[in-house]
Amino acid sequence: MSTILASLKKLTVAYGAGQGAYRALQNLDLDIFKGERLAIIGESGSGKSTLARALGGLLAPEAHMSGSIVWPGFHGSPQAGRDMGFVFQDAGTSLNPVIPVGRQIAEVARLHLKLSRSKAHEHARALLARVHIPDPDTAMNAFAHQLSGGQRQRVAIAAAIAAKPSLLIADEVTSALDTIVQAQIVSLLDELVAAERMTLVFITHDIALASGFADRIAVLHEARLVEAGPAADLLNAPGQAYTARLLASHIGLDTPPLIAKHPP
Ligand SMILES: Nc1ncnc2c1ncn2[C@@H]1O[C@H](COP(=O)(O)OP(=O)(O)OP(=O)(O)O)[C@@H](O)[C@H]1O
Repeated sequence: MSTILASLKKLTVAYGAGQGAYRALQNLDLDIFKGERLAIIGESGSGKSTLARALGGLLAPEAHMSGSIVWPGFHGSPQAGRDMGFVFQDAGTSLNPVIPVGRQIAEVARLHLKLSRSKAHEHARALLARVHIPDPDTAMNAFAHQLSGGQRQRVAIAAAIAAKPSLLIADEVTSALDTIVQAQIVSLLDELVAAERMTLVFITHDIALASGFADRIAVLHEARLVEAGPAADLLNAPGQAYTARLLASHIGLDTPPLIAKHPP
């Protein structure tokens, strides 16, 4: 039986208070299973990033959350950065422009894994190699602006997994990249979650991208969960008219996935 990592019950998040409050998530019930690749798909404004931030305890101060998130897969609540890694759409916003990228990755390892300076440096270098950055020694001293968009996203992924988190949350990580680089980044995430036995929550508005490698898909629409289920079932026989419309508008049944499904 699958182990539940996180269980969301009647999760509601509203921005602002009183009459003007805007509900970005409403009564969301969802379980996240240990080791799965869960894609959260939905149109812009459906509440995907709000869900990611709620999971990480990173909601804006003006957000009011009700309902619950319990973490049977952790002893106590997981700590963002240590137990949960985050990668966002724009690596430029998560990477510091004036600190070499190697040092930024090493700092995460020093903070959370309590490594010495030299061990953290070694760990960062190994991570750059792990995310297939060419010439990791040179890349250690590079600044974010000296890297391509795809390489920056690889560095952001290296930083996100530096503390060996068991959950990785990837929020629209490929939206700013061209199609070929998108496929490479998705393929890298796929490889890493398998090798490191992480759970992946992959947030995207692109159902074609999700269809290639997600084990399960959850569909959000206007702050509500429309349906969630195994990717193959949901793609082949959507249970809700909205999912069917979303599928019809994004991919034909003969559209090949960007990457091959990982073997079981
Ligand atoms: N800090 C905030 N204050 C007020 N409203 C917010 C805030 N953050 C998000 N919202 C609103 O909540 C709704 C959901 O936003 P959210 O970013 O979660 O959606 P999304 O599905 O991730 O969209 P996108 O794909 O465009 O990022 C949107 O209408 C957005 O404008």
